[in-house]
Amino acid sequence: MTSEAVLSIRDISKTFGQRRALDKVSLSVAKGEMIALIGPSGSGKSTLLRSIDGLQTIDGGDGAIDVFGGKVQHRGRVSDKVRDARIRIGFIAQQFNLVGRLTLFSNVALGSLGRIGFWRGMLGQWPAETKAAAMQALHRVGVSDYAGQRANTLSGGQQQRGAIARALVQKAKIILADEPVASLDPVSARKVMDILRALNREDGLTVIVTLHQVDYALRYCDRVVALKAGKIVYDGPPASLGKTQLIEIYGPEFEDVFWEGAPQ
Ligand SMILES: Nc1ncnc2c1ncn2[C@@H]1O[C@H](COP(=O)(O)OP(=O)(O)OP(=O)(O)O)[C@@H](O)[C@H]1O
Repeated sequence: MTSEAVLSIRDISKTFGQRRALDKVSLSVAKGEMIALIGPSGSGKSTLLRSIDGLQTIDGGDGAIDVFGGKVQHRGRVSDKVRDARIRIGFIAQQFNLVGRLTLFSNVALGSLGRIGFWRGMLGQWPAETKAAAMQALHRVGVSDYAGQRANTLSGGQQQRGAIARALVQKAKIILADEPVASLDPVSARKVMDILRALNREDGLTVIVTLHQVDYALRYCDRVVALKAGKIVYDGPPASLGKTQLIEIYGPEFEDVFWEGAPQ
């Protein structure tokens, strides 16, 4: 792991029954990178992201995942120090994962639970500092007008922005976003991608985002990592991802993974 690497994945595999979801994957991520994780359905993208957060155990063997130099998992076991790593990781899921009956504000304030203690948070006794951080985060992602509205009455795009605000309150240094725009219309999707890009460029957050829309990967990310059948088959800049590589990753129907037109 180099001094500025924030994430190191070494030789990890994951098997479900007979199926190899990840097959000897190694990846080093430097602070401040914005990486698109692409690949066909079932290629292992979610399994990789969930493994980085310690939500999914990897197979035994020598495989290891470190975040900020601390172990997340090794030899098929999640580290007992995983909370130290997890507090620096904001996980954004396709289905937003907000508590529907709580206000947007409370959902965002919940990002502080790891720091202020579970019960205090559950009772809604937010310290002034958390309240200020939650409002600031809601402003940052452009949904502060909806702070008092119940989460389940908000649009998908508003909820997803709330989920990002929650990661900001958590003071996450790495954002793992698992298909964050898959359930959104193109306008809301672009807004969410713009926010992730701004947090990367302006706040120096490291972002890894899985995407089905390859045009978004090309437009928003500096590095593209492609998985196919659990193996990394491309790792490089978007500019070098040409038609030949796309056919290798997705097959001859690669145009289907572009929302707004494939390269010729
Ligand atoms: N809990 C599980 N039990 C059994 N098989 C699983 C489980 N989770 C994932 N898999 C299998 O592992 C493989 C990789 O799945 P994964 O969800 O990581 O792919 P993906 O690239 O994220 O797919 P998609 O783009 O469709 O979300 C698939 O074959 C999937 O069926």
